[in-house]
Amino acid sequence: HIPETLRLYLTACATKLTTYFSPYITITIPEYCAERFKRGEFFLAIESYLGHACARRAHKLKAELAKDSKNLQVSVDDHEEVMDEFKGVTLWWYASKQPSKASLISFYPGQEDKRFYQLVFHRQHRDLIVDEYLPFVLAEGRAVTVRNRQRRLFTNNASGSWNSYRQKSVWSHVKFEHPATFDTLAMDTDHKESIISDLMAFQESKEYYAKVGNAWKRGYLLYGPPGTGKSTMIAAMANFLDYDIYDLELTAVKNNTELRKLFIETTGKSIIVIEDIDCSIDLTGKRLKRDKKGTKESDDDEKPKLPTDPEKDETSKVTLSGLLNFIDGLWSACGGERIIIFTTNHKEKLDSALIRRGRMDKHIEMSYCRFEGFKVLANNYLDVAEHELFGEIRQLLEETDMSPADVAENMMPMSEKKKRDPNVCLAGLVEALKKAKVAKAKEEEEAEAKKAKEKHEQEEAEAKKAKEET
Ligand SMILES: Nc1ncnc2c1ncn2[C@@H]1O[C@H](COP(=O)(O)OP(=O)(O)OP(=O)(O)O)[C@@H](O)[C@H]1O
Repeated sequence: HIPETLRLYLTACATKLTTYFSPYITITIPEYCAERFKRGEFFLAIESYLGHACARRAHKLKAELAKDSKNLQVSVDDHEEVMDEFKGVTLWWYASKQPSKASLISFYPGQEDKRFYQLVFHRQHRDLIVDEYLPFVLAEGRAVTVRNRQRRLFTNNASGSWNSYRQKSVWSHVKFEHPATFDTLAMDTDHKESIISDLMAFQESKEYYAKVGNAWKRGYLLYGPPGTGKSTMIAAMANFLDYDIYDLELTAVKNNTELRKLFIETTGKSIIVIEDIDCSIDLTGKRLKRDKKGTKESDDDEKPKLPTDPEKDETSKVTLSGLLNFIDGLWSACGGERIIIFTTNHKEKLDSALIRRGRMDKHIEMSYCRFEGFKVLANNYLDVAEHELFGEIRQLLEETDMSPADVAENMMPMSEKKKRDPNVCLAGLVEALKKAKVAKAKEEEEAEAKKAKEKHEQEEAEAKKAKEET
């Protein structure tokens, strides 16, 4: 029965009065803020943080399988209070909601009630809470969300897909569930360790990159023969870092403009992969020129031609300079925490501008299977750590080049599906290695013979020429 204006006035007075006498401060964080159709990032971070750090102390919880989350998300239920402690200071969180007026149509999708969190603390801790605690909650909450999220494998396709805001997206995605880890990856232990520590250093270097004024990104070049585990390594890296993967198919990209758009749409904490880079783009570098100062690459193809709209130029393709800009252009700094990986079977074919340090910071060679790698595979596939054939296998692996994919294949013959007997599988591998050794010796012999024949022919031609001259 009280008119709205009077009610608001009385509420304001009551708040003033309580604030005057109460030593506590309240901060309210609404679910939907400036961007009305999007849940506030801070609200979501608090939800994750409280669910992770304080939920055990709450009496009423709720559990839901949130969008893009791989685990059940437990959070504090509405109208519930939880206590938290930070640097010896006690504070209280309230989860609450304000029922919407039934007569109003809600602007918030699926959210008729306006939910919010309230944080209450003593006013003497104001600076600590605002300057340290709230940023801490934001960072912790974000980290929990990242750990919980369902990771995704994105691919760029010509048709594109529709995102939730009904805009055409250049990436489409599926769940990323590759099981590879560094433990299951067959390679030299020291080499593996050095890659793991490089990744860890990158992940922890946010401040360092900011300090030196560089975008928080790192480039890896994975090179080696087919079947040596380049794709497996990428999956292991993504699992190790908890990152999404963007598998960029360059041949499906119309032009440099589209490439830029693709890059801008990638999010942080992701690995952008271009596989078989030597097959995807003209890497001769012929079209690559230096400008007068010699500091910046430019490309004739980049100069505006008539018609100048690159979007409409269906025939144009991604150029080397477009790719270089893609790696170190300004847009690579948006969001940060990205890893770019190129893979190739032929490192020697790549233009040096593309793989110089700073662009591809670490070159990782994936090589044929040697004994250390083999032991990992034997453990993975056969659960065997020691075997009498290991000595012979070690010797043969030193003398022959067999890819880990082939070694793995020999240890998992399809006919042996019912029972993978280590004795049979390892004996099969020995046979395969012996065959490969013979084939390699034969190949070398033939190459040697061919060389000798060519030399002989050359000598004969020279002798004939000398004879004619005299
Ligand atoms: N180093 C490795 N450790 C463990 N498994 C491996 C390794 N290398 C290859 N494999 C096995 O062989 C299969 C093929 O390997 P992968 O696709 O990673 O090789 P690649 O180097 O990317 O090959 P390509 O150059 O042909 O794309 C994988 O599914 C995996 O089972």
